[in-house]
Amino acid sequence: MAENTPVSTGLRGQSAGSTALCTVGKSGSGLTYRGYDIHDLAEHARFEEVAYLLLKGKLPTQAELDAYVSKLKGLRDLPQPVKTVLEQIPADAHPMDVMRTGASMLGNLETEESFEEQQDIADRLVAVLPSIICYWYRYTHDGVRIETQSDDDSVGGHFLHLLHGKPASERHERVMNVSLILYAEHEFNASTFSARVCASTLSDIHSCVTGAIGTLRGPLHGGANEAAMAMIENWQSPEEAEREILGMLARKERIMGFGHAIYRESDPRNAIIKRWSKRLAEDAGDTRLYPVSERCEEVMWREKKLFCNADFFHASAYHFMGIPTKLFTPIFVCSRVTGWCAHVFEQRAGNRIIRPNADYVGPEPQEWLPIERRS
Ligand SMILES: CC(=O)SCCNC(=O)CCNC(=O)[C@H](O)C(C)(C)COP(=O)(O)OP(=O)(O)OC[C@H]1O[C@@H](n2cnc3c(N)ncnc32)[C@H](O)[C@@H]1OP(=O)(O)O
Ligand SMILES: O=C([O-])CC(=O)C(=O)O
Repeated sequence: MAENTPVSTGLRGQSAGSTALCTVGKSGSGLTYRGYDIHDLAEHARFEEVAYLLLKGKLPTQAELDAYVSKLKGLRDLPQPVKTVLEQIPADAHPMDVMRTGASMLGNLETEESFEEQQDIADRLVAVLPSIICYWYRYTHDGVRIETQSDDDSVGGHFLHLLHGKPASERHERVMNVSLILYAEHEFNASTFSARVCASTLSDIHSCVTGAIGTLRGPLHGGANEAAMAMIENWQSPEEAEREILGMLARKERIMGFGHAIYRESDPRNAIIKRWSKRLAEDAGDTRLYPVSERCEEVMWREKKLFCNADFFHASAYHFMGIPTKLFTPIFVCSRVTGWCAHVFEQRAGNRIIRPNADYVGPEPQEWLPIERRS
């Protein structure tokens, strides 16, 4: 009987479809959204503009952007049944499970009845996901039922305001803006692919997003930013970081926040968030976390030619803004929901159900064995 251990190739190097939304790892910057370079977007755009670009297909005019920002601001409030559900979730739950439940509950209340509603539902999700996580966090950790309707213009400012109970500084709002832009879209990454698989069955958009949240949760994908933080916060000095990293490599452990399935030499998002992390470290008078992070980067490149991906310096940047580690990956959701929804639209527009083949490596055909003869 020929039976092999199934080996996963992770579909690496194979095209699984086409997209007009994003290029990853192509020559030039390596990352573009609808043809716009990530460096230009992070430098000049606001996240709401990028959301518009991804979801509506072009950069907005000033009038269109103003209308979009004001639409998003009007969609931040949570229906009472969502608040009731969030209040039942324990404080020690994983915040990504909270996001998943929040998105799913919303789908019960604001069900997508027809694909003509897809744009409005995507806008609602962009507006409401920060409210979902902050409402749960503040209720379960601080014992307060917060107002989820804020007057902040930006999604990032709204998130920080709800989390800290006061408006964010200009610098912090700017960093959140950059971070949300960097995380917004990344071609056929695992969570987006999962949203597209779900969309290909002609399912509703809340199901696509809920599935994508579950996929992003894992430490090999979005969960790496909080795993990186959990690692670096233990180290008191660059020397200790170097010793520990060398030990982990010797034990063949994975170092979270390093490496990438597509990029081979660098992740273009890293240099951008690293610069912001350095500025935040200076503002905070940090002499530990940033130097520790830099040393990890040096050692990983020297020893393994592995580079920081988007997640690694996000850890210190978020930490310097007073964001609890467990909320790092939910912020990724608040951003990537734009990319997920844009991919759902694209999948629906040219749909065929996604159903690949598998190479069978199991037993040859066998004779049926009655239960009393089995050992
Ligand atoms: C926003 C994002 O989602 S970015 C990704 C976030 N994820 C992480 O940071 C988790 C840590 N990184 C990883 O686990 C991987 O680099 C992934 C999952 C991102 C990519 O996985 P793959 O495409 O399978 O990696 P790849 O084929 O390049 O790996 C090659 C080798 O490098 C090793 N390697 C890759 N990343 C790491 C790492 N972070 N630490 C240690 N070794 C690593 C692999 O173990 C593999 O070694 P092997 O051939 O001896 O088994
Ligand atoms: O593209 C990937 O595989 C993972 C990634 O960096 C992302 O989703 O931002």
